[in-house]
Amino acid sequence: MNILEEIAAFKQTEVADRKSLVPVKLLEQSIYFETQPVSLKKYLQRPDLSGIIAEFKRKSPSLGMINPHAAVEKTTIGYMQAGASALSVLTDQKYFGGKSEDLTTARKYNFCPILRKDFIVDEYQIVEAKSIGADVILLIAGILETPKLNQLADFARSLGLEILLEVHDQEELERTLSDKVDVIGVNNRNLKDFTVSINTSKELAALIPDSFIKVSESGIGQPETIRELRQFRYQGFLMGEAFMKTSRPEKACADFIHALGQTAAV
Ligand SMILES: O=C(O)c1ccccc1NCC(=O)[C@H](O)[C@H](O)COP(=O)(O)O
Repeated sequence: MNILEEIAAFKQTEVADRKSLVPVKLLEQSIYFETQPVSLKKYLQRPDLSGIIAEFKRKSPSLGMINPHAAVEKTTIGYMQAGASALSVLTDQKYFGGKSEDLTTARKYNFCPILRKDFIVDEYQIVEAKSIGADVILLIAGILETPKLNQLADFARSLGLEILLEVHDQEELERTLSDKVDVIGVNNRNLKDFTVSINTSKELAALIPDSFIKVSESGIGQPETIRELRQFRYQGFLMGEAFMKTSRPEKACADFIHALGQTAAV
């Protein structure tokens, strides 16, 4: 069993536990059920922003502990002030050290699109995502059969949420690509052995129709890489480690965007 399969199996039991503790009816009472989500698709097309989706992640299976001390409020506000286009907040506790409250905190202080970064296998997690103030959910082709993925995408859309579909190879892309999803993310990290190759994004780029916004995910640490990926028509760049492994992730993000040649928003 690879790490992705292990996480997906764990999520099934975690969701079953949470369903019995917090009924859907209670989640639906959240104030965020009344609010209009902010569009990731639109923000990634804004020329005044960098295209960077800046991630808050404390630890990961590939790196172990990354940054146990970073504060969500300071980091996410700093990311947005630096000129990031959107935020990604890990809410998985066991493997990434996150929690739902991290996203709620980020939501409280930021008006940008926020991705709930988790491993969604059940509609319940989509209701949760909405209830904590997320605008976008991640659906990972590698852990979902195509009919289930389509079902989850339809459900997310019915709640007004956007969908970032994550693929890692041609097979996953071809079987899941549909107008049910808003943005296509190509993960450069092979989750079977954790190797990272930007070539994955480059190779799949031509297979993704221009009607979709393309995001390159993982392993980006140099402005030059983003310049290169833009040549392949990528408009979004999901970055976590490069910022979070420093003592001041928000400063690392500002320095990176400055080096990219983009003026910071403030
Ligand atoms: O990062 C991991 O080790 C990992 C392991 C298993 C499943 C997912 C994993 N990462 C999730 C991500 O997609 C990254 O956090 C995201 O793309 C940012 O990547 P990076 O800039 O390399 O932190």
